Amino acid sequence: MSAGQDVLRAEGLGKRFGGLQAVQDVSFTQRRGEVLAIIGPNGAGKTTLLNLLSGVYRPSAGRLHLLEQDVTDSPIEHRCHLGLGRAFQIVRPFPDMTVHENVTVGALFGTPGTRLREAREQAWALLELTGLAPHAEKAAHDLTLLQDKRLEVARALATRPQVLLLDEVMAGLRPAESQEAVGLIRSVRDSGVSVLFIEHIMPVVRDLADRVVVMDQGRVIAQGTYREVTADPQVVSAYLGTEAELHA
Ligand SMILES: Nc1ncnc2c1ncn2[C@@H]1O[C@H](COP(=O)(O)OP(=O)(O)OP(=O)(O)O)[C@@H](O)[C@H]1O
Repeated sequence: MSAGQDVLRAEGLGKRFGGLQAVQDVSFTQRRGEVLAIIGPNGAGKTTLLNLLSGVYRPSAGRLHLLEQDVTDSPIEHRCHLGLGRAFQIVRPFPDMTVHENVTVGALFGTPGTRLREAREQAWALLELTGLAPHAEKAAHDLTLLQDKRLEVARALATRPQVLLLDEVMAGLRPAESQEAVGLIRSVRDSGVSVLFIEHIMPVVRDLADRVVVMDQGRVIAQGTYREVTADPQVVSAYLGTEAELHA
């Protein structure tokens, strides 16, 4: 695929839980190399959308293309092998294994046929990229919250994704730590991975996102640059009365 093509393309995605339409008619594209933020007030449907993208849920309507392939009905593993990675808000490493071992496991299972030596070398490179190299031999349960998040990103990258989905990785971090996490995501982008992230912290969205998709009540209400969407009256009104500060 040449540079500039879409890595993700959602067309009219919908997800219904019984009588509740959690996601409705969501369409957007993500270009290769782009950092795309999904924002919106609580209950807007962001996590459900991420679950549709990663394959945790099948959509009730619409189509999804990943790297120009229709993956609407594909299971998680198939999307992972095509090039989709995901890091979770709740960090789940193997607690008694070392940091290096945790990433090695990701590399071994993320790409079938990877040899142990190759996986160990790849893990070292990812620990360098994510700033975890000095902690490689620590047990995962001894890491700080920020280091845990670095580890989760390293493990997701070990599956060699072309697109990485991040679900509120900044949650629980102090402001100075969020700035470090912003640096981490920039490093991931600079390594050639397209990043799609859900985030509540607006300064982080402003600093990171090339483009922002705003959801409210399951629908996309605006798309554009951070500046464009935060000036949109519909977006301002969706955030009125919420705890999130729209203008950082
Ligand atoms: N598995 C489920 N079963 C039933 N309803 C669900 C399920 N998951 C989400 N919902 C509902 O769908 C709507 C959208 O939820 P979702 O978690 O996607 O929103 P969100 O934008 O991620 O919210 P937040 O910012 O609070 O995490 C909510 O009304 C939620 O209660």
